[in-house]
Amino acid sequence: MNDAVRVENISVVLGDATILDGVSLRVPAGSITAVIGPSGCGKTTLLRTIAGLEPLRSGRIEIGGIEVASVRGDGGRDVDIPTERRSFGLVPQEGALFGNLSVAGNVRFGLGPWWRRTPGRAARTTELLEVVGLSEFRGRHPSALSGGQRQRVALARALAPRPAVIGLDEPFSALDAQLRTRLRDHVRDTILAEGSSGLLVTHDREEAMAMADEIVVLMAGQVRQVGSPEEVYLAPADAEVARMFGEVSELPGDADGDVVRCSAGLLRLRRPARGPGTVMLRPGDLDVATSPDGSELGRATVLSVRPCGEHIEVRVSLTAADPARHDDGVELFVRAEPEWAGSPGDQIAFRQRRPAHFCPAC
Ligand SMILES: Nc1ncnc2c1ncn2[C@@H]1O[C@H](COP(=O)(O)OP(=O)(O)OP(=O)(O)O)[C@@H](O)[C@H]1O
Repeated sequence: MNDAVRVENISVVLGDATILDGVSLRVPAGSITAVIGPSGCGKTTLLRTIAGLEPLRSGRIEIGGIEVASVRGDGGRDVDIPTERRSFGLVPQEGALFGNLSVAGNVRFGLGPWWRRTPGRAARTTELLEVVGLSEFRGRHPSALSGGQRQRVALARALAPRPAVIGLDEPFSALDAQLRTRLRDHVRDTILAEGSSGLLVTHDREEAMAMADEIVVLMAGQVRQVGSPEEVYLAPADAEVARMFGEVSELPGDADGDVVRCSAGLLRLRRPARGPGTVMLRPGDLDVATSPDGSELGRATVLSVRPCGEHIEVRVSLTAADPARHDDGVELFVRAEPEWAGSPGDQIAFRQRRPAHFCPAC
């Protein structure tokens, strides 16, 4: 598959600080890649650099198969194609619409100087307003739109000149949770249906996992992990990445091939390992054993119960089978079926539901 964006080993220095340090990533054509990381890790700088708004210190960037920036450092000629000639549409935080232009005027503006002079521009504007479901608002000004509608205008404006890729900078951060969930699907479908690709930057793990085909974890200006949403969730590169993607119980363990011994018992591993390390248990790795079948790992006391729709997340404290093992009081998350009716104080048996992840170096 061709890449809509290819970023190779870029470094960016702003003032005295190195903000991006040897970052590489790709957005395969016809897909969405999400860059996730904590505040200040360099997400916005990355988007601005790809857009041509910040200079490279080193590395190279391709958009739609064309080299748009490179600093070689070997005496070769550097490349720096101006922003308006990069096939990159940016949807900034909170839309950043022109308040003095109507909805249609904002979208038309996105067509750029060349398109603005062509007869096709009216048809393209009408088509895009239909795509984002805002035809009836074409004459309104941004101040008379809801937050979600403003984001859809910003998306239409960015899509107008048919860019190879759309960059989305925390596009839903100002919206309420319900609207955010609905817009995610709409934005993903629209970008892909228009034949474009997406590079989403966000600090919201649910947003990244729901929208992206591939996730890049950025921390302190460096890439920590690249993988599918499932990989970064179930096989995080380290404890920090694990915590970023949700609840995790970290237990010291000793791996021996396909199994690891830890205070939760003898667990099967996703990948073989050997020696000491940390077992990273997600709530869905263990479940409540409602009828004994011999596969129970151990017993625990229920501390709290959290219904999550399709399942229940149960926080438990291990009950030591052998007091000499000092397992008493170790806390874990286990999963139960929605019809399970336990409550705090109950004694439960638990078993392994899927193989566990182990970090030798964590
Ligand atoms: N022009 C600048 N000069 C110097 N430092 C800057 C400049 N712009 C940004 N920075 C610094 O670069 C770092 C990364 O900023 P950036 O906005 O890219 O992070 P971010 O991950 O998008 O953060 P957030 O999620 O809070 O928006 C921050 O420490 C910021 O203070």
